[in-house]
Amino acid sequence: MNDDTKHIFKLDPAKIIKDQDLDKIINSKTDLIMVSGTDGVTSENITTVLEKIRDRGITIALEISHPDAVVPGFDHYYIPTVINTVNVKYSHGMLVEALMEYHDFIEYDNISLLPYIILNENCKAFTRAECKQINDEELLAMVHMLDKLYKMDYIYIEYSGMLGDRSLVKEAYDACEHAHVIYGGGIQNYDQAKLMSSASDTIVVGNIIYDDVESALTTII
Ligand SMILES: CC(C)=CCC/C(C)=C/CC/C(C)=C/CC/C(C)=C/CC/C(C)=C/CC/C(C)=C/CC/C(C)=C/COP(=O)(O)OP(=O)(O)O
Ligand SMILES: O=P(O)(O)OC[C@@H](O)CO
Ligand SMILES: [Mg+2]
Repeated sequence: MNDDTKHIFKLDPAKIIKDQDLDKIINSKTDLIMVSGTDGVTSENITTVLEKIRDRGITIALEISHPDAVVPGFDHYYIPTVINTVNVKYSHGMLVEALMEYHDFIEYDNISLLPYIILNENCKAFTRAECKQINDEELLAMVHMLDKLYKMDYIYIEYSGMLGDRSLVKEAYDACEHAHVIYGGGIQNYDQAKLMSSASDTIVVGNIIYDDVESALTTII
């Protein structure tokens, strides 16, 4: 992901998509396809998706949401680290466990840490990663910490399943000097894509792919 990555389609390996709809996603002008999900992600269903999207002229990445579901063959790998969790397991605990086992085999050039701040308390990821609700002041403090102290390459502001508060996302975006800000959640059409694109570096579009692929295609602006 770089400054030219304006749009990402997120494919959920646990969900079923018709081949003709998947072809529309692959042949769209999206900048990146990311394979990721919270529930039911397995090496088998990731491999099934990978076989359909690889060597099709589009950059593909895997977001590793389960340590047992890592499949070779992607251009890049993203490891989520959840910042507003109350359980260190989801910020770095699982990662440390995995590194004790895999450090010697990892090509670090192909892996990036993806810090998530999850703001929709009703989404699956919020519950699964044991997140706590944060107020605007805390959000901005977290953004300053990630951007200016940790000097993270990315910050993912996640509203999975609902459209976020654009002015708050913009405030977080404006606060960043270094980090590439990714926004995801609830984008279903051109207007919403335009709105959130002006408050972030990259927008991510997920669920609408499975509900209405034609609407999903309009989110590439
Ligand atoms: C070869 C190679 C790259 C080796 C790497 C080996 C290695 C170092 C592996 C590390 C693996 C690791 C430790 C992974 C775990 C990282 C981690 C903290 C995962 C969090 C697990 C978790 C609680 C996930 C849920 C929350 C989350 C951040 C999900 C990310 C994606 C997301 C938000 C998807 C949206 O969810 P969705 O399923 O679409 O939800 P809806 O149904 O509501 O739409
Ligand atoms: O599924 P939606 O709501 O589009 O969200 C996209 C992405 O941010 C989910 O991780
Ligand atoms: Mg989803």
